[in-house]
Amino acid sequence: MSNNLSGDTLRVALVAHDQKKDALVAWVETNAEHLESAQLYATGTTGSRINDALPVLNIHCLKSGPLGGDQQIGALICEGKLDALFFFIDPMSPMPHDVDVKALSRLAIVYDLPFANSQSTATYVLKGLLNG
Ligand SMILES: O=C(CO)COP(=O)(O)O
Repeated sequence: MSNNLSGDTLRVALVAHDQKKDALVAWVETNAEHLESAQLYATGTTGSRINDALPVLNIHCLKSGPLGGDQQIGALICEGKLDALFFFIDPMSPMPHDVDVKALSRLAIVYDLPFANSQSTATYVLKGLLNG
């Protein structure tokens, strides 16, 4: 099931930096039954990795993060079109688009969007969403 208790379809964005993509794909596989009828968005490379592993999820892929995908997700947040952001950030590697990463993180905070950066937090956030 991917609806919350009030029956609304969950709208979720999935993003991972390269060193965290395996972890996000594994987390999505573990939670696929909860995500399969959610409305899913992802940045380009993250989305194609998830699509390869789980084509059934029907993810809407945006641009790759460094090419504007992070900003597209930020726009969805501003427009009230997301219920959560699962963004597995790599804390060990410098990013050429660090400003976009910061901007996306900032908007998630500004709009008080449930925002998970690692597997354990993602699991708690998803449980919270499902339980309304
Ligand atoms: O860079 C990203 C987030 O900052 C993710 O982008 P990709 O999913 O295209 O790799």
